[in-house]
Amino acid sequence: TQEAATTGTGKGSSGETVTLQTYQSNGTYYLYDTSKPMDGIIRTYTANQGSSLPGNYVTDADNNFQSSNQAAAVDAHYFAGLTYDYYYDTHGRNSYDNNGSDLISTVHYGSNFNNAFWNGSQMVYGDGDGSTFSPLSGSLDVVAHELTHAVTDTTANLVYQDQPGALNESMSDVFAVIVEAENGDFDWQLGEDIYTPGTPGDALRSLENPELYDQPSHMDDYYNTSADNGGVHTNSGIPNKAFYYIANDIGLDKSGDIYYRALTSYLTSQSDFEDARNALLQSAEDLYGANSTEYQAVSDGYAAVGIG
Ligand SMILES: Cc1cc(C(=O)NCC(F)(F)F)no1
Ligand SMILES: [Ca+2]
Ligand SMILES: [Zn+2]
Repeated sequence: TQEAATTGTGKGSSGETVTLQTYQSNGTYYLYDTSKPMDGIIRTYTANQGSSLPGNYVTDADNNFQSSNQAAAVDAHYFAGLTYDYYYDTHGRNSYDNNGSDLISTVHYGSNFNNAFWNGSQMVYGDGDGSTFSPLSGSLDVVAHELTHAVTDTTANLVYQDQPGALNESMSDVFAVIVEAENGDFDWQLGEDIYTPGTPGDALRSLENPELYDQPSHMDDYYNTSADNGGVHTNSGIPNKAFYYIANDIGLDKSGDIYYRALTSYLTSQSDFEDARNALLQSAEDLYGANSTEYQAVSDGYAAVGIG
């Protein structure tokens, strides 16, 4: 058989054409990217509206993935590559586990499935119902959000419950904002490109103004509930707002270095919001010193949301 790494093109859900790293075997082209360092391989599949994973490879006959039913896969593949690049280029992390594990994504999961998730081994994206969501891989921040769950699970391993769970969610939103900004698309919103296609300008969450989407942004408004693993997608508004203050103070790059160090060196599975403040302060001290403006920014940001 003849096999080779190839470079193709594809059209994502935004209608833009992107360059894709593909693989050719016996005249068929696969969404299979072998171009990453230390053989980080990115592989993208379709579940064809089923729920068995990973499903079938997404293939094309001429290496130009431009049909409408390929758009979600093009986005998932391309955005996974951008997120891989962020963690490798900025933090020297080789894939989500820093061990070069393959990045596997499956699109067209389920029927009208209004969500995306990391299942412990791979990313999974629904198509949405066309009203609440359009295909969820269509937003770089969503892809970076899900892949950051994998980074969290292989480092701090924050339990997905109550405050550790809200912190887990917040870390995914924080790096989602940073990865989008690194790719020239800075905003404080999460999921704006795929949320309610019929309503421009809204999003799933806002880090600048969590209240816009019914999230608290201060400990006084912590939401005690048993639903949603103790409100992990609600209470994440509090550490999200703290990040907003910190990044506004010292910028996204320094904030990203402080957050990455806290996530990978100090936080553990049961860390709560107070532990996060301490981990971020320690990281800021390690990187910039205890009397630095960066250290002060972390202290101020957490104080502003009622922590510390
Ligand atoms: C409520 C609720 C929100 C989410 C959520 O954030 N999903 C991940 C995303 F990437 F699709 F946004 N899941 O349940
Ligand atoms: Ca966004
Ligand atoms: Zn999440």
